[in-house]
Formats: sequence, structure tokens, C-alpha cells
Amino acid sequence: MSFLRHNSERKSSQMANIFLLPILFLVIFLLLAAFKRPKRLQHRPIPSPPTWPIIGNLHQLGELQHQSLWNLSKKYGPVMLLKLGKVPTVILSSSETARQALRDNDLNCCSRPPLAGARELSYNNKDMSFSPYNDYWKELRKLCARELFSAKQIHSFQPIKDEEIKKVIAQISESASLKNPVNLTKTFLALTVSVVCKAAFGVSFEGTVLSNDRFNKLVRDAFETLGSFSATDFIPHVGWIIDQFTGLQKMREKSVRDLDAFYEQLFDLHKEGDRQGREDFVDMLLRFEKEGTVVGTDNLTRNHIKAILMNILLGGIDTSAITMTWAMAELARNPRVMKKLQTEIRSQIKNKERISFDDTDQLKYLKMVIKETWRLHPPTPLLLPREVTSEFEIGGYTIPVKTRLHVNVWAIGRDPDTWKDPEMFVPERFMDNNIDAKGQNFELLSFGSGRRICPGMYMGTTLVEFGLASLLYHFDWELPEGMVVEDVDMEEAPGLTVSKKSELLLVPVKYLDQ
Ligand code: HEM
Repeated sequence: MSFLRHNSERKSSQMANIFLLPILFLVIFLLLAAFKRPKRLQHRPIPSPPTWPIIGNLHQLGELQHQSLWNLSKKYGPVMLLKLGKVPTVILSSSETARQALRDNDLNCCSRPPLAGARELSYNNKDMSFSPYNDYWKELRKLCARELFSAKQIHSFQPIKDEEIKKVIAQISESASLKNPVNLTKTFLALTVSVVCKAAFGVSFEGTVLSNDRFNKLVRDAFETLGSFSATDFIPHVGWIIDQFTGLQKMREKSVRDLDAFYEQLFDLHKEGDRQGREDFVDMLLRFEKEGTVVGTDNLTRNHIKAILMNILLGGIDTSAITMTWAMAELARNPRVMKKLQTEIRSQIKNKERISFDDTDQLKYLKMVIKETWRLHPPTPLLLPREVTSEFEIGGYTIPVKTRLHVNVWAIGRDPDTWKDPEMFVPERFMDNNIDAKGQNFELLSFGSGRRICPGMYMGTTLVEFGLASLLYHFDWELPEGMVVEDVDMEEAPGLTVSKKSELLLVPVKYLDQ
């Protein structure tokens, strides 16, 4: 009996096991599923406007993309996902989301996406600006920071700046005596072209085959090539057919050919033995080539040098000239600020004939005026595009690998949560804080931040400070006859860099106290 009972007990416990086991599995399964669920919740979709087939959200981008994106971000928030053709693109429009990307997750998103125009102009990504994040880029950046963009190197340009500004002041003096307006857009472009070209390429173009006009066209065409909408970049496999059809591909090829011829002429002008004096960027790069310098795994060749020169041409000239033009336009609209700035400059410079680096370094209000100009008119309003290489989170949203990323610096500069009266030009807002544009303050990102921050920041800033201080020291500036402050047009021109659409004309009046 006991056996029987024992046997039946064993049987019933076996039966219980048979029923319990699936329940146990079910419980484990449910528990696992429950643990996984929060993770799935984190993948909540990034706010995104509705898309159209094939083009996605491309139709929502106007000519001035940063402005279209700013308007969209007011509805969809500071982390917004667009589908540009086939490419998922995240737009960040607040200082907090920019900080999370460029500081906390810089390593996960500091690569560049492959872009057709950039690839061709950079001899297949041999440059710094458009190269993906890899050992070649890391070593090239180190080499350029040490040799081309060091403070010592930039200070060695001072005699070039002095010589070029002297010419500019003489020309403006002539206009002043005739009471003629001066085209400041052209003046600032000519100043930056001559300083950057003499410093970097050792040539002034005057009296050579490379006339200033031809040179300006070369740069303009290259910018157009990079700034134009390229279907190849957004619609894989078939986009190239559209680029052939629209003529963009032909334009690209011509631009690459013309620039190549320009670099070859530069190399000819730098033939050994032909030149004396200070070593410019071309001399230096040719010396590295001769010494067999290895960058990453690549031996530095002529094509690498050409790609680096392209970055200087396109990164170094336009941005500084644009800044000076916007600054003078804002000063023309704000006579109180212009007067206050001139008082500072004139009391600092007094009767000196030349403005030195030490002088500009003391001009605190000038620095505030330039920061305020960059807040409202960052020359590169969307920075350069980045590509995500490892998944990460911003504001609780997961940004997947291969997403393209833009930071809308222009929108951040006008964010009412950060800036009081954001549309007003008030340099004094920088008086009682340490906000600068050096990449640590995410509300002012005119040079970007993180690993990809502009390496020419010091060169650009010192040139802008010097150019503005010189013109404001030597001349008062008035609006052309019949014009009032409200007539100064602040419309923007579309492009990779955003300049003032109409040229800025102001009448110089010689400052007699010097
Ligand atoms: C006012 C002057 C300038 C402004 C506002 C400016 C702005 C910028 C911005 C916004 C970027 C992109 C940063 C990013 O993607 O996060 C950049 C990158 C770059 N800039 Fe500048 N820039 C200026 C002057 C210069 C000068 C004078 C040079 C050289 C002569 C230069 C060379 C470059 C290069 C090579 C890069 C690419 C860096 C990389 O991707 O590693 N820039 N600049």
C-alpha cells in the first residue's frame, strides 16, 4: 500500500512536472520579454515630418536650407529626423542636443558621409574636410595643426597682412576723397584672397597668369560644385543619371580640371631654386613629399597636396570675408555700436601707424561684436555633415549607424530659450560671461566643436579682427545718400557658406585725428 501510495505519489509528482515545466518556460520567456521591453521603448521614433515616396523630405528644403530646417524644428523639436531622398538625416537645433552629439558622443559621429562632389574635388578623400574618420585623417590633422595652423606660423603672416591692408586703405582713401561708396563685399574678399594666397601659396596673382578675377571664378565654381544639390548623394544607384542629365557632373569635372591646372601652376611657381624668403604652405607640403613623409598608411603625394590646398582655398577665404561683411552691415544698421567700437579702437591704437596683434588682442568690445556677428550670421550655418559610425542616444532618441547628422548652428544662435531678444544685434550680451566660439560653448558654434572643429579658427579670427579694426580705425562709415538704416538689406544668399545676398556699399569718411 505504502508502495502503491508512494508509486502514485511519484506518478502524480511526474504529472505535476509535466504541467509545471511549460509554465516555468512561459514565466522565463515572459520575464525575458519584460526585460527587453524598456529597451524597445527607448527606440521611440525620432520626430519626423511626413515623407513622400523617393524624395522623402527633400521637397521641404528651400534654397536657404538652414532656415527651412529651423522652421521645421519649431514643430518637430531639437532632434528631428528627415529622409533626404534615401538618406536618414538627423538635424540638431539646440545647444543641449549639440552638446550631447559633439561633446558626449563626438567619437560616434565624427566621420564624414561620402559625397560625390567632395570626393572628386579631394582626389578621393585625400583632404582633411571630407575625409572619413580614420588614421589618415588623424595624422593629417596633427601634421597640419603643427606645421600650417600653429600660432607661430599665423603670427609670421603679419608683414603680409600689413602690406595688404596698406593697399586697401590707400584705395579706400581715394574713394573717401571723392565721397564715393566702397563695395565692402569685394574689398573684404580681395583682402582675404591676397592675405591667404600670399601666406599659403606664396603668390599674389598680380602680374601672373592667375589674375584675381580668374582666381575668384575658380573658387566660386568649386563652391557651386560642392553646394549644388547632387542627386547622387541622396538617391543611390540612379542619382548619378540625374546629375548627368542636369549637367552637374560636367560642371564637377570642369571644376576639378581647372583647379588641377591651378595647383600645377602653383607647383611650377614653387620649383626649387626659384624662390627665396619665407616658406609658405606649398613649399612646406612639397618638402614633406620630398622627405617621404608618411601620413596614416599613405606616402604624401602631389594628389594629397592638391587636396589639402583645396581645403585652404575653400575653407580659408570665403568664411573670413563673409564674417567681415556681415559685421560691417550690422554696424551700419546699429550706429550706436559702430561709434562705441570706434571709440575703443581709436583709444587703443592712438597715433600708431599700424595695428599690431597685441592691439587687436586688447580690443574687448571688438571681440564681442565679432561673436555677436557669428551668433546671427555663422558663415557655415549647418557645419559640415557628419556620419554616425556607432549607435548613440540624444535626448532619449537612438541615432542609428550611417545616419547623417547636421547641427543647425544658425538656429541655435536664434534660440529664444538661450538668447534674450535673439533677433537684436547686442554685443553687450557677451559682457558678463565667458562664452566664446572656441568649441566649448554649445550656444555659439561658428567653428564647430569636437574632433572636427575648424583647424583654421585662429587664422580666421585674427584676420577678421585685423581687417575690421583697420577699416574702423582709419575711416568713419556712412550709408550712401538717400539710404536709411532700415534700407540695409540683410537677406542671405544660398550656398555651402551663407553670405549677404546684395553687396554692401558704404561711404568712407577719413578719420582726421590719426
Ligand atoms: C571666420 C573664419 C572661419 C570659419 C567661421 C570657419 C568655420 C568652419 C566650420 C564651421 C567647419 C566645420 C566644423 C565641423 O564640421 O564641425 C570648418 C572646418 C574646417 N575649416 Fe574652417 N572656418 C574659418 C576659417 C578657416 C581657415 C582660415 C581655414 C584654413 C586656412 C579653415 C580650414 C578648415 C578645414 C580644413 C576644415 C575641416 C576640418 C575637418 O573636417 O577636420 N577654416 N571651418
